[in-house]
Amino acid sequence: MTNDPAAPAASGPGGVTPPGPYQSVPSAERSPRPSTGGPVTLPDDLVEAAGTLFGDRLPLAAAYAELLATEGVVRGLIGPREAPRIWDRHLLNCAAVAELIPTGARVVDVGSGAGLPGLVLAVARPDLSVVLVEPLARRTAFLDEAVDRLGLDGTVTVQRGRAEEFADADFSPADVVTARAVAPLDRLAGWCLPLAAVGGRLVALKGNSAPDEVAEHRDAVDRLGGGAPVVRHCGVGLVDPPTTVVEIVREREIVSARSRSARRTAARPGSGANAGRKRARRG
Ligand SMILES: C[S@@+](CC[C@H](N)C(=O)[O-])C[C@H]1O[C@@H](n2cnc3c(N)ncnc32)[C@H](O)[C@@H]1O
Repeated sequence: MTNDPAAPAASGPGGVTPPGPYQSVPSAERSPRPSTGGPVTLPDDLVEAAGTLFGDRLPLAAAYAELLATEGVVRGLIGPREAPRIWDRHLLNCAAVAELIPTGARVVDVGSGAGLPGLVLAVARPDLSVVLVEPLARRTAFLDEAVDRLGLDGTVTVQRGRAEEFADADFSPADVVTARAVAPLDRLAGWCLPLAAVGGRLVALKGNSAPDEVAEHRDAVDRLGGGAPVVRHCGVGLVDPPTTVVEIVREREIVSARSRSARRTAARPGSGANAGRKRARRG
């Protein structure tokens, strides 16, 4: 397991314990052992950052942390070793990115997995409208339940499918597209920029690989209609380490051959992207 929060989390089996009450624990007492799905605690040294990032939504964040550490572990969405570090590696790491998102923005989170960062942003920022895009049925089932249990159905919707399936359909463009640990920057830009409005942005949580990825994929991003990728650090002085992201503005629309063909198909009566999308989501 890497220490880079933007790297994919390992998953594995575990037992279940009903969520316990929200509480903090001295950092010295934090268990280094993998969790088998028990109550999760907010370490003392993270209380201030969590309070700043979540404000009066901290109890809701704690409820989501419990859900990840219990159901998320049991259902293999979060590795058992992640449970003791859910607050720092996952919730705070993701919530720090909220500082880049304008008030009232429409956010599309691509490859949400167990809801990272999309659900965290929805918890921290009730002003946002958030769409979670995730192709795997097991994960969207968890996301649907999490949205329901956290009472976020007014601001969060779950869409099952691959990001590229939504690009050509009647999908409302996003102000910000987020993604963490989903794909290398060139592929990610190809999937995510078409989901953003022109002038909107991709915010990719990339961790330590950010500068190298920018250097490697700058030209590909340009060909995809993106501006120069910028590496930013979020939560400086609040989370340790700060969350490293690559931000790319969608500067222009690139209409691919695939898009042109999908638009022609969609224009024909009784066919089109919606029909295809419904088929793709089934099963
Ligand atoms: C390593 S997981 C990361 C999950 C979450 N973002 C996190 O940080 O914990 C990658 C996720 O991306 C999803 N994914 C892979 N390809 C995708 C695509 N083309 N469109 C949308 N999601 C995709 C996978 O199903 C998986 O849930």
